[in-house]
Amino acid sequence: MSLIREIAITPIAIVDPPLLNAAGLHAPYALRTIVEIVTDDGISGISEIPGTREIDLALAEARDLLIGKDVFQLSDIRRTLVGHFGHDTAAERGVAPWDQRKMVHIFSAVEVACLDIIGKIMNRPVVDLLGGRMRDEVPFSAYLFYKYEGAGGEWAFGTDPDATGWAAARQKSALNPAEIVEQARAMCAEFGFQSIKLKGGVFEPRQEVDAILALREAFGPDVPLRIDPNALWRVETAIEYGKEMEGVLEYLEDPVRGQENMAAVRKALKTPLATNMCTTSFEDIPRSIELGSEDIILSDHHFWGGLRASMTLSGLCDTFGRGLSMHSNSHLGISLAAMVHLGAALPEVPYALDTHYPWQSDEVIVGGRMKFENGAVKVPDGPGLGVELDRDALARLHQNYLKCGLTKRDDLVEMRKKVPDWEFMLTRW
Ligand SMILES: O=C([O-])C(=O)C[C@H](O)[C@@H](O)C(=O)[O-]
Ligand SMILES: [Mg+2]
Repeated sequence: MSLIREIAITPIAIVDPPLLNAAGLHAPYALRTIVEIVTDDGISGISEIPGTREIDLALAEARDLLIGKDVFQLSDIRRTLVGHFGHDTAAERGVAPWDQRKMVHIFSAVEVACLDIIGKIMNRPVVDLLGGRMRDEVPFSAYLFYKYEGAGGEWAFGTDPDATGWAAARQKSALNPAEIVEQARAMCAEFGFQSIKLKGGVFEPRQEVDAILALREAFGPDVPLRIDPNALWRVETAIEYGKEMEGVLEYLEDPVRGQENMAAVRKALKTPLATNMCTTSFEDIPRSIELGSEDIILSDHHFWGGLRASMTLSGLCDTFGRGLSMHSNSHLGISLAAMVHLGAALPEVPYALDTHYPWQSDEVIVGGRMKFENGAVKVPDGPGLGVELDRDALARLHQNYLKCGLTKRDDLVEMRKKVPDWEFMLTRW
């Protein structure tokens, strides 16, 4: 037995550039919450989740229920949390590209930190607790964004004149196909990515499809391409442009909103469809199978309730003929390490996983930023997650949180600072 003695919940704010998406614009800081669990025998485990004040408060409430629990009893821990907070409902996910449910985040935070501890006790990496290592390194995809010129944080919309290399390239604007190709070249040169995703839903589809065609021209047919308009297209729009990109895309991600609309597009196209918006929880699976709404589910351990739940999802995908890959959000190395352990344990990784990591410059782990080689990240050495908290960095990033005044992600509010009459739309084109 190894009993939970303390749970520290630290909200942090990390520098994030002005990236554009269907919901609006990234704020100069993205919020994350770092959770550290310490056991009665003094072993510490860590995790990272998207930060919102509401979830931080719920985590603090959960803390009282979890002190004294054995870190190995994850099912009991989950039952206790569900007993207190209830199951999330599909509606609580919200309509934004990201997920706003409470329980999945809380359990993910607790589970990953407990697995980190269990790994340390057993002297085994987390991947070995998920079924074992199927690969030593996990491939990631370049994740391109339309963006305004500028860096994030204190530079907000300004540029750091001393930046060099990718840090300088990352500051450039990307508002048309030529600038997107330039961004892709710089990102792939730095990280060695061999697949490319473009975050769409920003400009009218013609411009975004032209960006995909320009990427194909620049990188050739051997570099798989994806576009994700975050459900802003109508069914007819998705079919028209989907047909134009047939043979060019590896998959088309969430062109339209909802399982019914996705199923209608899927019937009309040969290109596989992927989602992190219409099939986003276990309760969505029956309808997904009934309708045939997508080919690939983009899992995310923060949104599906942890690493073991993501392994369960992988089994379901296998049973029902779905591919599985991974979604991301602005994040640091603790989340990346967890994603890599999960990616290494999955039976198959047919598609390079998403990561926002190249857009971030901060880090909260000892040793600084994690390394990519040929677009892949090696499973960290050492027991548990294999990464340790840098307490000075944590304190600094917590100060950022206190100073920046943000308490949740709101891309619409940020966008209105640039475009005052900006409106969120469920469907735009
Ligand atoms: O694949 C996705 O939908 C995402 O990566 C969602 C993110 O919230 C993305 O839109 C972002 O970072 O702006
Ligand atoms: Mg997506």
